Amino acid sequence: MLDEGFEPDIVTHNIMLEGLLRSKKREGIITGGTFFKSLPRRHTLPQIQRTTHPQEPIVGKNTDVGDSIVQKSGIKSTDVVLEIGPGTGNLTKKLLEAGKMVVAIELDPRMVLELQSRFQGTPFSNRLKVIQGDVLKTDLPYFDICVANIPYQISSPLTFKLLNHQPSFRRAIIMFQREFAMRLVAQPGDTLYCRLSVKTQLYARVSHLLKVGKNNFRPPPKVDSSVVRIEPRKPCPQVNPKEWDGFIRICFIRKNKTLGSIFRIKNVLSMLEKNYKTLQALQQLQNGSSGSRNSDRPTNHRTTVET
Ligand SMILES: C[S@@+](CC[C@H](N)C(=O)[O-])C[C@H]1O[C@@H](n2cnc3c(N)ncnc32)[C@H](O)[C@@H]1O
Repeated sequence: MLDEGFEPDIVTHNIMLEGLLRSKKREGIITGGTFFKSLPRRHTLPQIQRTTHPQEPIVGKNTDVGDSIVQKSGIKSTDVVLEIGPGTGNLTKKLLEAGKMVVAIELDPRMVLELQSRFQGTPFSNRLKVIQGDVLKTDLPYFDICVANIPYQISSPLTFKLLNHQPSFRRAIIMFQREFAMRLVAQPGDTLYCRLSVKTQLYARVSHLLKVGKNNFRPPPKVDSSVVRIEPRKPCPQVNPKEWDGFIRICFIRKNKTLGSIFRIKNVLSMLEKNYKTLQALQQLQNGSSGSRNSDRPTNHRTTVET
């Protein structure tokens, strides 16, 4: 299933917190006692002790995954990095080592607290800014590179939020569910080539970087993952997003049909004609109201295009 992801449920949270505990102990920041006292009620000691795989945070037992992500993101020492969903901060630490500044957007307030206390009093503290909130509802700050390991159900809205973001960034490195990733990078003729592929590839160059099997995670999710690189095209193509979206919808209206046969369907033709007339009328109105007679000038109007 495309949108099947895994939210950090109680077990996942426990595992993430335990990962944090171990790394904090290693760093000598806290003792186990203070850590357990500071846990929210949900994460009581017996629950943590019951966890079958206590070792690893959600990004996985394979720390090479984090290293590969950082390495492949090509972060420069002058870069501002946007991290989405930092969790307990294992990846955040690597990002702080590579870049100038990390802005981390995290939904879970308990994770935000853990993250802040993990880096408090370390040389990283003044180079980390943590924003608590839902990334989909947050105004994104300026950034050069985005790194995200997110719940898979927000893959699509997050991708389009990033693609719409201005000023444009250099690169995003994102972990997606494997099938979603393969649809993003699919080329014409591939079985998975779809509206998502066309829409994304209009605005960005997309490439598959890394396969991450489910066994890299504790607990293992039901699906495999992939890391994808998204590089916005510069300059951004000038299209009317609604017209473009309407056109692409028509192109993919019937599975296994050629474009030729789709554009011979009577309903499609009459819909296109109606849309064309609506857009022409709008353009004339707009040109009239701005006093311009140049009807060839591209317009930025918003209209409803039937599909
Ligand atoms: C899969 S975990 C990744 C944790 C960490 N980045 C790692 O690699 O170990 C996803 C994280 O995203 C956070 N998250 C979930 N939905 C979010 C949203 N809409 N906005 C921001 N963060 C979100 C979760 O609270 C969780 O910490």
